[in-house]
Amino acid sequence: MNPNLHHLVTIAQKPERRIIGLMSGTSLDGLDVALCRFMGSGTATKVQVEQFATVPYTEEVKAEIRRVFAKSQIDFEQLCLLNPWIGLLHADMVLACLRDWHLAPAEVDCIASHGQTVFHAPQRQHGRPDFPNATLQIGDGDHLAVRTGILTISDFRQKHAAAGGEGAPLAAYGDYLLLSQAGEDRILLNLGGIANFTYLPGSLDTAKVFATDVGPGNTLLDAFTRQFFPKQSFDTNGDLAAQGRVHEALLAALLAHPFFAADFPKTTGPELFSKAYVTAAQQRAQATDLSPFDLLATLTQFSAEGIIRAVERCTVVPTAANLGIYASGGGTYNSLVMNTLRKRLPNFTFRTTADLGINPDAKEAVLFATLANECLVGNPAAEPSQPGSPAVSMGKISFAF
Ligand SMILES: Nc1ncnc2c1ncn2[C@@H]1O[C@H](COP(=O)(O)OP(=O)(O)OP(=O)(O)O)[C@@H](O)[C@H]1O
Ligand SMILES: CC(=O)N[C@H]1[C@@H]2OC[C@@H](O2)[C@@H](O)[C@@H]1O[C@H](C)C(=O)O
Repeated sequence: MNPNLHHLVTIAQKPERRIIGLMSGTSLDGLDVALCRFMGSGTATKVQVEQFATVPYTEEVKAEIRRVFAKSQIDFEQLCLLNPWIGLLHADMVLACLRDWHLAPAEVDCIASHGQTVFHAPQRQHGRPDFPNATLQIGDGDHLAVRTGILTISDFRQKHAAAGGEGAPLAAYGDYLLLSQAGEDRILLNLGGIANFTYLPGSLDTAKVFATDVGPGNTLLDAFTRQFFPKQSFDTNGDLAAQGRVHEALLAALLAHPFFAADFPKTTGPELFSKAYVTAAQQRAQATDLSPFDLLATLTQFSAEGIIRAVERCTVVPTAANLGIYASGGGTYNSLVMNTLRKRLPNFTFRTTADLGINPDAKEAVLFATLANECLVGNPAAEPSQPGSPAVSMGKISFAF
């Protein structure tokens, strides 16, 4: 037998596994690195997050990725070069974390790498009937594996798309396995560049579990903050937006897109919710001369409104008193967004995933570590499919040698 296969079987048969989950999301703020210890699989999964760090991207790294990020027309050579370059960059970031944590690569069983999404094109968005749902994450897994010496599982989204999904959100899998609670209906709300949530019924009825994107989270706020206040990469705490007033006609124009009326589950990205989208809405609403503060106030309300409408529209979500919304992602630090949500959704108790034992900044990295654990030890045939979440193993295995 190829010794690599033997190594793979050995890892899969261990009573406990150390898996490093890696996530670099649409905000391009950095790489989230979560060192997790797993026992069991499926609904018997137990995870302990031993270490967590966000390794920030330098401005140079952000600029290199932005040359292709969410763009329909790009320099193809740049894309080709970025694929291994990001794999090596992430590998070096993992090795630096391991040094900080006083661990040797040999003490880690596996890396679970999401990669960098550079384009997301569900069919609803690309509109070409002969082409399937498509999504592209780069940062090659073989480069990660060879540079670190650690077996790497990567490129999780393709199997989801191949099995009929849109390649996202994958949060439903980890949320269901790790965070469901009998007797409590839960919404796991992720406020990243794009906002998405998972609904977990207290009945544990998997036919009702689903995850969906709901619209922009921070992506537009970040883009316009950078444009108007070049020294800032985001609107800290929502302080800039808090100085402005919401332009109601622009807000209505922003919310007019059919994405908001489409059925759940659905996905989107910065390809749609871009600066060009906002500019076109400003023209329709005759709001082209707004102050930066008023524009940020309106965009912040737009993000909150997309979430509020989705939660309210979601017919399977009861408005019972035992319904908790557990937030995660960088947007939880935006008090303006969070206060708006609390005010407009008074029937819901707001907490963060910290109350469930998972650092809100680490949640997505832990999700990909969980998917890798399932790829190694899980049995997809034993897991029930959920709406939009086919029961499949996800991820591609890269041997280190
Ligand atoms: N103190 C803060 N105040 C306001 N916003 C903040 C703060 N800290 C972080 N953020 C926001 O959170 C973003 C990063 O969030 P996060 O890392 O969850 O996104 P992501 O994982 O890249 O996105 P996605 O989940 O869509 O892939 C920043 O770009 C910023 O907009
Ligand atoms: C294509 C892609 O990278 N989608 C991300 C993005 O960021 C948030 C939202 O849009 C979500 O659908 C997804 O990530 C999370 C981790 C998911 O798949 O659940």
